[in-house]
This record gives sequence, structure tokens and C-alpha cells, in this order.
Amino acid sequence: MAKAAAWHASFTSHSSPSPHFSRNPIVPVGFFLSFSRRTHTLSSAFPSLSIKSERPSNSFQVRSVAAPAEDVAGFDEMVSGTERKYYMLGGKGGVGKTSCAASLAVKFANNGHHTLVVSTDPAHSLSDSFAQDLTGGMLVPVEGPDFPLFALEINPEKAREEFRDATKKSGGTGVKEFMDGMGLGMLAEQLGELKLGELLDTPPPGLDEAIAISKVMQFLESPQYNMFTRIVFDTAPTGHTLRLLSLPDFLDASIGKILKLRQKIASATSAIKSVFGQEETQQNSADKLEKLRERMLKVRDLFRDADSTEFVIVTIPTVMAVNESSRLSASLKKENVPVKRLIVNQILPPSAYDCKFCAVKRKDQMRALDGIRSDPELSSLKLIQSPLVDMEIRGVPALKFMGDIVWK
Ligand SMILES: Nc1ncnc2c1ncn2[C@@H]1O[C@H](COP(=O)(O)OP(=O)(O)OP(=O)(O)O)[C@@H](O)[C@H]1O
Repeated sequence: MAKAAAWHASFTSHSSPSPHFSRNPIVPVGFFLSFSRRTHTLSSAFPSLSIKSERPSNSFQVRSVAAPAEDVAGFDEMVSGTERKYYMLGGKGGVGKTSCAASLAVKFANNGHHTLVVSTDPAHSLSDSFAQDLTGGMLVPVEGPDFPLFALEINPEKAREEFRDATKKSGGTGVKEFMDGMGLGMLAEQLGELKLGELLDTPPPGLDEAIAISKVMQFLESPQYNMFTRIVFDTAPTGHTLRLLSLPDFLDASIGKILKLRQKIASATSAIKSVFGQEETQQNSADKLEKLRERMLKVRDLFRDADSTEFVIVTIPTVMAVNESSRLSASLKKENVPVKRLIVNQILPPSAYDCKFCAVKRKDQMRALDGIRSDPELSSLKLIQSPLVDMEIRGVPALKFMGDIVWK
């Protein structure tokens, strides 16, 4: 079982703590630089950033910090090898999935991997996280890392529209109308079972994401993207992810049925091609649908391939988030999705100047961490602790900073 770090640190203050520091539960970034056994100034960590600090950033030094070896992500293992690997980061909304995913992508790129970071969360925040405009549904180069890093924010609405078009043309509502007209009741019943119209008109949560990921597969199938050796997914919050896991099978079955149906109809209606338009259009639609089906199968297999893929759960030290993470872990396990690491983000760092709020909050967080250690689902995962920092993590330098703390 991965043990949490016992963060017992004592500090030497070279200047009297400012009121800001002593009362604020959030500790200046300079603290973490010290925490990681380096004594840097804030400005040396972020030469290009101007961060408002009320005290000299190197005014605290760590005398002793007990950080057990288990408290390490095992980045060496993650970065080694030139074969393509996928990392999917997921968890409850707002816990820091995007920050963790973006910081991992920066770290991969800075360690020599051509890296692609993809957001499949309909509420994208990659652009905010990198402080660059990455919208548009195409690969956009991220400025800053040593090696090429590209970002892709999939537009789920657009992807769903494409899917809907292909399905409609090849057997959706168009087919139903046609069959009604032909009196093919039996086939119409079969179609009804698929509930396809319902599926596309009021898509269940997760469908967008499934289609978005299949869209990524489409990108990656093309030879010009062969260069990417690390692909990091910033996924949608837990509920969506869970439903997504069972969707590829469902969609595969649905699309498979539609294709079969289409064949039956095609042979029954060769005389009245006009119903579906040109033969060629019909074939194109079927090809498109078949491609989608293949991609869905690839997505399903990708999620379960322990050699190339890992799902990293991100959580925060609260009982609610831990419980949700436990359920997510159980579901992933049930679906045979490989999970090895659990990031506990936003942990209050140790402070010699605890206010009452900090002391209570820290105790509460420690209880949640204990909950992780005794949770049957989570206790076997590698526990990575990520501290709460006193600034918003935005832009490549900040992400690099976070990555150097989290991904060790
Ligand atoms: N360790 C941290 N210390 C300080 N701020 C953090 C930390 N981790 C994340 N944040 C901040 O919390 C906010 C939410 O983070 P982020 O967007 O990464 O979460 P998310 O889980 O992806 O959210 P959503 O579910 O809404 O997509 C951001 O403002 C981010 O800068």
C-alpha cells in the first residue's frame, strides 16, 4: 500500500512572517521550492512571471522533511520508452484534472517526448490552463516546452453532428420513415429497439466524450501524427467517464445493427434507390459508419490495454471526493481499465504558523487521507500528493513548476 507522506517539517524564518502568510491557509510557492529540498527564489523559478508576493520568497528553509519514497509518482517509468503511451486523467469536477494533465504533458515534452494533450471534457479548460488559445478542434502547438507539445480541444457538439449525419443517412430516422412507407414492420421494430433517434436527440452523458475520443483516434490514425509518443487526456468529470466506459460496446452493437439493417434494406430496395439518394452517397455513409464502429472498438480496447494505457485518478482530500474516487476506481477495475496512480491534489502544506482554520482544515484533510489508506479500492494505488499552492496554475512555467512537484 502506498503510504502518504508524513509531512513533518520545521522551518527557519529569516524574517518575521507577514500577516498574509501567518493567517492565510495557502502557502507561498517559495515554500514548495524549499519543500522539495531546494532553496530557490520565486523569481528564479518564474523569471517570466510576475507574482505578487508580500515576503521574500526564499525566506523559509526546510530543516527536515520526511517524504517517504512511496510518495513518488514513478515518472521514470512513465517517461521511459519511445512506444506510444496514453494517460487519461479523470475524477470529480474541479479537483485539478486539467492542471495535472497539462503539467504531465509539459513534463513529457520537456523530457523529449512529442506530446499531445487532448481535452474531451465538453467544458474545456486547457486554453485557460496553458493561458493560450487552443480552441478550434485542431492540433495547436503549445509555446514554451523544450520539445513539441500540441493541444487538441475536441468540439463534442461538432463531432456528434458528424456522427448523427452518418447515422441518419445510413439507417437512422431516414430508414425508419422509409420502412414505415414500405410496410416493413418487423425491421422497423428492430430499429425501434436501437433507440437511436432518442440516443442522438437527447444524447446520454458520455456519448459526446465517446465520440470525441473516437475523433482523436481518427487524428492518430493518420501517419502525420505518428510522431506523438505520449498522449495525455484531460477527461470529463467522473459520471461522464463512468458512462463512457460502457458506451463503446453499446454503440458498437447499435452501429453493427444499423449496418446489418442497411444491407437488408439495400437489397430490398435496389429498385427504388431514390429513397436514399444516390447509391454512391449511401455507400459513403455506410463506410463512414463502419469507420466509426471500428474506432469505437479501438477506443474500447485502448481503455483496457495495460501496456499502453493508464487511467490516473485525481482527487482532493475530502471525504466526498475520496468516496467518489473509490467508486470510480471500482468501476474502472470492473471494466478492466488499468489504474495504478491516485493524485491527491490541493493538500495543505505544513506550516509553522498554523492559524486555527489551517489546523482544523489540515486535520480534516489528514482524515480524508487516512480514508484513502483504508479504502479497499484506493489503498493499493500509488498515492501522489500534490500541494495547494498560493497562485492559480496558469501558463507553461507554472505547469512546469507543478509538474516538477507532482510527477517525480
Ligand atoms: N494544487 C493546486 N493549488 C492551487 N490551485 C490549484 C491546484 N490545482 C488546481 N488548482 C486550481 O483549481 C482550479 C481548477 O483546476 P482544474 O481546472 O485543473 O480542475 P478540473 O478538475 O480540471 O476542473 P473541471 O472539472 O472544471 O474541468 C484552477 O483554477 C486551478 O488553477
